Amino acid sequence: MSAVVVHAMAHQEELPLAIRVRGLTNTFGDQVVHESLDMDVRPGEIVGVVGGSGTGKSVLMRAILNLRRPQAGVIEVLGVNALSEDKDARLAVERNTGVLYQNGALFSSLTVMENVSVPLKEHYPELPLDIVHDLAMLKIRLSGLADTAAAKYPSQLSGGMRKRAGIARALALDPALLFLDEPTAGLDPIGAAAFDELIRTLQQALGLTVFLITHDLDTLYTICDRVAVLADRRVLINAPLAEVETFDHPWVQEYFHGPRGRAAQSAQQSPNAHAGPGEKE
Ligand SMILES: Nc1ncnc2c1ncn2[C@@H]1O[C@H](COP(=O)(O)OP(=O)(O)OP(=O)(O)O)[C@@H](O)[C@H]1O
Repeated sequence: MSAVVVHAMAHQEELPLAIRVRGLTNTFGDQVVHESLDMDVRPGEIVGVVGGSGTGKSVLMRAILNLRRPQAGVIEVLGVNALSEDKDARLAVERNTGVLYQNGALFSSLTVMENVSVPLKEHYPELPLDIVHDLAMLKIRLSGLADTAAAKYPSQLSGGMRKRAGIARALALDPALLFLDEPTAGLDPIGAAAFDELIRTLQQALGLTVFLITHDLDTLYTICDRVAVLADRRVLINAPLAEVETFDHPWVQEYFHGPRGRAAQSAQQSPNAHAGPGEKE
């Protein structure tokens, strides 16, 4: 291992965590979704969060984003207490986190340009409108949409374009962290591969930390630095994929070594994996 790599790794260890979760408990009535859950996300990595249906992936994301108050636990985002009642702390977390919900969750009565402008106007009401427009257009282009998409309404876009518009809006405030809830769900394989590529490109170009909930094995194999597995009310393992694949747990073995897991693995090993056209939707 070169001295540069050793230095870089040592440096990364010293950086404060992007997300730190300790002792998180989430319940709904009698149902315990998380119990004393711990999770770390390091800055600059893409973490894929997987787990069976109902294991609490979305609830975990909502708790980190302070959209749901847990019964117990500590959550820090970039060193700030994300559960704080303090207005400045909440604002700091809000400005540093961009979210892409399933289906983009755009306002249907607003154009793409207006949708992307919403967070800018809300957080920086003093910004002149021409600057808001230029910033929003920059994000629309960054998300891989053509300029002509800016004037369109969500109903006039394809599913993939809506997701790209959702990414543009998530990036509006230049957040350090990007949260994605099943970003490739509903996309055809070529569209999904192109979207994975977009996430990786944006992460590298903007130095983002990405928290990504997915069921898509191709996404895990293609772009995730780490995989966090939710099961038994906690994060079972949070490690590079090679390590997770060998983890001794029935769900993990079924997921990674079932037919779909094997297919995704061999696609990744093939030299032409995901060599589809870098198409724009
Ligand atoms: N607002 C709520 N009220 C009651 N129960 C809820 C609420 N939100 C989530 N739950 C329950 O918490 C559990 C975890 O839900 P969550 O949506 O986080 O699962 P998930 O891992 O994201 O599942 P999937 O992969 O199917 O999307 C589920 O049993 C769900 O029914």
